[in-house]
Amino acid sequence: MFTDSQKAILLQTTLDPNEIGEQRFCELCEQADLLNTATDSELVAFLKIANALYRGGEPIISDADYDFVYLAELKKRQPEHPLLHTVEPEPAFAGKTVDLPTIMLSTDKAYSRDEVERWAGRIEKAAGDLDKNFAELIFKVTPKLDGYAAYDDGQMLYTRGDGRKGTDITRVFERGLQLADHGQRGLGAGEIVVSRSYFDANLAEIFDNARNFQASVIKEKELDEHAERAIADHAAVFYPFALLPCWTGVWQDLIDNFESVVKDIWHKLDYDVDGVILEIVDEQLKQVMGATRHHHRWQLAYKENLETAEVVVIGVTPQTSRSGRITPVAELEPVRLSGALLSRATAHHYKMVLDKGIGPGALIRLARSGEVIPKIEEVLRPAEPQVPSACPSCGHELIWDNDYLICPNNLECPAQISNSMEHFFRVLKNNDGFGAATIKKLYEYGIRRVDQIYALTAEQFESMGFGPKQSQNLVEQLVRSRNEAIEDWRFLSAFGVFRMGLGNCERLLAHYTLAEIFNLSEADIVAIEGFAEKTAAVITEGFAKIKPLFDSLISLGFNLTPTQNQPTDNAHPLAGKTLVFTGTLHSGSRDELSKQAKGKGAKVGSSVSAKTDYLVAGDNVGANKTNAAREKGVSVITEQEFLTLLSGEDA
Ligand SMILES: NC(=O)c1ccc[n+]([C@@H]2O[C@H](COP(=O)([O-])OP(=O)(O)OC[C@H]3O[C@@H](n4cnc5c(N)ncnc54)[C@H](O)[C@@H]3O)[C@@H](O)[C@H]2O)c1
Ligand SMILES: [Zn+2]
Repeated sequence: MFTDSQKAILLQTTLDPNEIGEQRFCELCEQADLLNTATDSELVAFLKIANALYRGGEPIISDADYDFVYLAELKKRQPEHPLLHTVEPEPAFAGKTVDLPTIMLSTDKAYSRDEVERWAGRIEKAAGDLDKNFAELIFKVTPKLDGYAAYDDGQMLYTRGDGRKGTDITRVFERGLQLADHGQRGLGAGEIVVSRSYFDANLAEIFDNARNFQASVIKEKELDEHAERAIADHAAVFYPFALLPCWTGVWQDLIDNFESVVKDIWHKLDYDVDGVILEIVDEQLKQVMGATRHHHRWQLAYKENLETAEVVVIGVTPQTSRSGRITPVAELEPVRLSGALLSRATAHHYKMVLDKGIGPGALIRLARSGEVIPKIEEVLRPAEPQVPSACPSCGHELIWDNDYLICPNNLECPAQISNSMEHFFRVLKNNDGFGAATIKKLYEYGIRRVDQIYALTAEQFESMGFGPKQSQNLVEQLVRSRNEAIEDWRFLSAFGVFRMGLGNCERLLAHYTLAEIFNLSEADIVAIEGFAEKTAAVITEGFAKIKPLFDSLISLGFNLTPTQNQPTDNAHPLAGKTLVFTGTLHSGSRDELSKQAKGKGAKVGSSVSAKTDYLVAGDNVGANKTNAAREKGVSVITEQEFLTLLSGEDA
């Protein structure tokens, strides 16, 4: 049963514990095995409540259970559920809700070296697109503090909130909270943390855990006496990420010494740390790689693997995806791993199946990684690889495209067509009933395009063998999917254009309306932050392909909510200006300052051109550089002048 303080946290939210019932909540919480009896809405309600309690400082289940049992179950049932693709919200803390100066995201997580290498592979690819030499790129590794995220813009301190709006908790500074490492204000994002040894010695008897204590520092209008003392003793501090101890170096050094680098950084501080953060420091590359709605693609949290198992492969089954890629799924002798019974695992691609020898009899190592179907970590004993030559769905001969096997028959392959139709309804999410089984039946009756589905009457559904009640319901769901308001970026993403997932759709539609996107040139797309040249070509091609279906569906009248353009204050002196930073800066890292400038509507470039408005010159900048900029008509300003502009005053 919930304690009084847990009830108080839930009162701060719009969540209704009765949606699931307190009794039922506790049952599911104590016996994860019961999870398979939970309905989808019970599961979602459970996760939302557990998350609110965790963020409110009263976690009710362990992080590992949250990630690997409960969240994993949602991933399995509804891979597109918003809970999985957005920042998990905090309950409202006391204080004013305000727009954050910059969006604060969660992190993508990796539990194996293999996943880290694949992340680096994506960076290498993005670097290649920009003609940058990957071997020279600098990586940075910092401890992943396990406290409360906050953002300090120099004037206010904000909680992370839902990633876009947070709470103004500047009061904690007014009550004496110091910055770690004698830092200055205004260094951007960081965490409120408490020294582990201090907690153990002075607070462990009063508070259940460090999170519980940290929450008390920001939660209440009135500070608890223990919190007051911890602040006065400098044991509770705000630690800006910019001041964290770090390892920096090139990829080869990082991966060659991975274990020792991770171990060293992980244990450098006397604060709770639940992993390390890996990121690249090249600003231009970061901009191009961009972010999903959940995390930055240029950043990765590496966490420790909890448990692994060794298991024998029975066979490898090919599966054709919506895009025609063939996914190798290894069927396994059933094995129990951290509470879950597993019988399948995926290999990344068929190149891996070939190279590593994955086939009947191979012995592999599995690890739970938060994925629904776990990935094969390592092949311990190879066997004859099992690789198909024909598409399991249409029988067409497969071709190799780099590491992937592809079915090129995208116009006729049943799996590709059905998966695309299913994808449409799943992404739209404002409808029920169009899962795999329904789509399969529709396909059998000659349905190939989503607009054909929208044209069906209840009688027609019935003639295909759906019951009268179900037929009526399907028609109602189609009507509902058109009437219920959805964001235009979600609608666009449902068409499944390669590289146009939810995040990229939202990014694009913050600049152009839906009606405009089909006339965009590659150059128009590249000009938007977060899109690379190569991607742009694929995207314009993809748009041309979906145009007929798109027009046909739009004419049915969906209830689309246009994407809000990024809120910018046009009167701000930096709005619409292009800046370039150079030299050593003192008030924050280049990244942080760029973010703040962008938050005011500025663009940040990596090199000076005639389009640049300001060159912000820190220390140690040669006269050649500033003179060359002036010759191009660029104003050269100091860091201090920049800060003045940032604060909204004209320099
Ligand atoms: N036990 C529960 O009931 C429960 C419920 C919800 C979430 N959780 C846990 O919360 C985690 C997910 O939370 P999240 O979305 O806050 O994401 P996250 O764990 O990925 O952390 C993202 C945050 O890391 C912080 N961070 C710390 N050190 C950093 C550094 N050196 N550089 C950059 N950022 C740094 C940033 O503030 C950022 O917001 C999961 O591990 C999950 O287990 C637990
Ligand atoms: Zn096929």
